Amino acid sequence: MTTVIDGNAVAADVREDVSAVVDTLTDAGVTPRLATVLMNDKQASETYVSMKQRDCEEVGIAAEDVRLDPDAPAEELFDTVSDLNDRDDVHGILVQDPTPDHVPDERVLSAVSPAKDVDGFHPENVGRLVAGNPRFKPCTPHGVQKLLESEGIDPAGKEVVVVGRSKIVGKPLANLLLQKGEGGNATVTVCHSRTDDLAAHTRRADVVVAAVGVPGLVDGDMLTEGTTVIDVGINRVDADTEKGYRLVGDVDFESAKAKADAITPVPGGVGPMTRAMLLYNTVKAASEIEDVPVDLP
Ligand SMILES: NC(=O)C1=CN([C@@H]2O[C@H](COP(=O)(O)OP(=O)(O)OC[C@H]3O[C@@H](n4cnc5c(N)ncnc54)[C@H](OP(=O)(O)O)[C@@H]3O)[C@@H](O)[C@H]2O)C=CC1
Ligand SMILES: Nc1nc(=O)c2c([nH]1)NC[C@@H]1CN(c3ccc(C(=O)N[C@@H](CCC(=O)O)C(=O)O)cc3)C=[N+]21
Repeated sequence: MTTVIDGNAVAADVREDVSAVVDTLTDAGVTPRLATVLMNDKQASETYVSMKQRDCEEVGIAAEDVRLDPDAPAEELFDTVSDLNDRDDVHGILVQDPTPDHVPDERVLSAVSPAKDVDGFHPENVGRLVAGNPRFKPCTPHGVQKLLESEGIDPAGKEVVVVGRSKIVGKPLANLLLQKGEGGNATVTVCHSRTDDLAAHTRRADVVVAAVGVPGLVDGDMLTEGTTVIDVGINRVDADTEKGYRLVGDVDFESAKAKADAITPVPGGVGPMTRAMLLYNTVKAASEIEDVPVDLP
């Protein structure tokens, strides 16, 4: 029988741990606070940011929802982030990706103070991750690691094939899985659009992680019996449905499930974990900035 990994349930467990940490911080007189900055008018981004705000409320993190006009000059974003960097009551800052084309991505990534960079995208934090001493583990990769752990799947010694090499998912995940220590020690292959014969790689894998943005790219034919399949993809298809869209991953769920030992669904897989690990990073930031020791599993 194939296990369908319940990301909502694992995320709820993480939120419970985070809630306990919030209590410790509150007892010490610290209210952890996250600021999200949204500078685009995409409906998906608006949905995610609203969900992040609601998650914060649920665990007792104060949340601030900053919205900027997508047509505003880039300096408005940088001034906003700079003000948030300077504020003592703000511990975590997230600039929702994507930002408009006239805002240079590299500057966005460097703008957030490394101590408040709960995405883990600042070059200093990326450097620390690669060097093996992460400050913040980026939320989606950390969520994938927790999902594997929740299933009792130890990546150590296993062939893990990550499809996708983005800054936000593929690269940081490959680095996390490669680290010495718990949740790491995997033999990692990173595939991308220039990879020859993707299926030859995925068929060899014990664990396949798809983070591509192409609906159904990885199907059952590309997998060997017994593989663990983690589907990071979130794609909106079927614009003509009542809701206006249907969510699908980068994995063709039914054919992959027929081969897999364990598989994550979309929705209800990695997505909720990304949001849960953001809460985790926010209390970690508050604990470190305010110098209040906490227990973070
Ligand atoms: N669940 C969650 O919490 C999150 C989900 N996502 C979702 O994950 C997916 C990936 O996002 P993100 O990493 O930001 O995407 P990017 O578009 O930044 O990166 C996509 C990667 O996939 C590679 N790729 C594209 N086409 C192919 C192909 N045919 N074969 C092999 N590789 C290919 C690209 O290669 P190349 O580098 O050569 O261009 C690139 O490395 C999206 O669906 C996104 O919505 C993203 C973040 C969080
Ligand atoms: N600075 C920054 N950090 C991010 O972490 C970041 C970002 N920008 N830009 C966009 C991507 C995407 N992302 C998701 C988060 C949660 C769900 C999620 O909760 N998904 C639910 C369903 C969502 C729905 O119903 O639409 C699920 O899969 O079950 C999905 C995707 C974070 N991202």
